[in-house]
Amino acid sequence: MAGPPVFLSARDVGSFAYLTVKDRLPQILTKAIDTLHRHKSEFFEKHGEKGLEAEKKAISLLSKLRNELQTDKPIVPLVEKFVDTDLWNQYLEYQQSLLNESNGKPRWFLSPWLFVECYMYRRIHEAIIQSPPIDDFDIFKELKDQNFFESQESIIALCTHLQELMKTIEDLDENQLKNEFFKVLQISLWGNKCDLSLSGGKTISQKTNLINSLEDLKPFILVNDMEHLWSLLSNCKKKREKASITRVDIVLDNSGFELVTDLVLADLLLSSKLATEIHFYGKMIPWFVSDTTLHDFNWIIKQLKHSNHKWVSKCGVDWENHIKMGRWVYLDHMFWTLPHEFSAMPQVAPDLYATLQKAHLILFKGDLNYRKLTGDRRWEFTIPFHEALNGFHPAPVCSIRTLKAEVQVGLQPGQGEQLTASVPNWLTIGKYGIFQFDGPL
Ligand SMILES: O=P(O)(O)OC[C@H]1O[C@](O)(CO)[C@@H](O)[C@@H]1O
Ligand SMILES: [Mn+2]
Repeated sequence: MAGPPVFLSARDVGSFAYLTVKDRLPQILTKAIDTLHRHKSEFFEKHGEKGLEAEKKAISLLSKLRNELQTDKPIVPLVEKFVDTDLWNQYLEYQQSLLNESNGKPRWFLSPWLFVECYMYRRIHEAIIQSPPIDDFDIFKELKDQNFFESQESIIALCTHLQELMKTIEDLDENQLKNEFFKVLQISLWGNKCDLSLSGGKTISQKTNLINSLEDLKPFILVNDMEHLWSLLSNCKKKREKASITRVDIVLDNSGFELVTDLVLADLLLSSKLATEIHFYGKMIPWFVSDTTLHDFNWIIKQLKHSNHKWVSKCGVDWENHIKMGRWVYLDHMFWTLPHEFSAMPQVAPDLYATLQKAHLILFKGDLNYRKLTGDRRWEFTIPFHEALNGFHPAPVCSIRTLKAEVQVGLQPGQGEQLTASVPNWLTIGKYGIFQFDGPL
């Protein structure tokens, strides 16, 4: 049997991977440098001269990184001790071993895109932790917060919708509940349009009320396994004994508006009793500009709680309560910010794999998670999702993702080709979405 296809890479001139490495990543680095500049006086106020020195150091490390990238220098090992440093350096050696025959070195425009893109964010983190006392500075924080503030209207609409629904949720019949479940699923899908790395760090917020647009957006859902999710969870609910649990795990993606949509989904899962417990997984370090860290998670819930709007604030209060009561659990693990595809999880992070195996369903939000699920390879569009997962089957999984990278599997014969003919950049513009499920029902 033939092995999996090759990784996407910037070596393919003109590909989306190439354009990302050539244009988008340097742009993100430039923005990061600019952010440090703009916080100069804040660092001074907080730490005095030492803060200024640290700012200079972090800037020079990031400028060096940008230069390495733009001149396609070899990827160098990480130097600063951190929990995942050894794993990163081992992975670099592994990438090196793949090139040994050709005597080459892993490089930005040669190595797998997934690897070099993750590596850039890990090096940004290294630059920060090498620059105490500003070593806990989240360089992307203000962008994430801005996205949240600019999406206020949509957030109000969403929280109001949820709280109105709560009033009658006990009285809904099966069909009505399914309908509501599908609505919040779609809201969470389209919430994934709002990531900030695709836009090179320019803010994209949700300004319109998504709930009113769901019908218009339906034709853009290319794979729609929502029915599978419903069957699985409604069966769990029917068969569940009094004391037993149904756990849904959500592997989070972006903070800001998208996170609110995910929390709305998580709340509906609990209040409809489709699930009894939710585990969230976020990132241990700032990642791909807008990804959620523990700090973002807590910050957003606090912001909602203190909102002047009664339904928004009610959401914040309820969600804090879910956390207090242990119905919602936030977990982070360094695996999510390693460069490995998910099929490597049993070897690299067996503890995390074992944790995921206890879930009844795992929802993977966003594009980067999809790239890691499928190994970020040049799969044919019609290859079954199950096959592209390459042995990663901890529990039933579902990817909820808008398309922002040139990888898509599990399409109908001809579907990909038709899309290419009508919308040449359909894979990368975030306009199309999927609910792609794999697992026994
Ligand atoms: O936040 P998401 O949905 O994972 O999207 C991030 C995506 O944006 C990009 O960073 C654009 O380069 C993709 O590499 C990545 O897959
Ligand atoms: Mn993201």
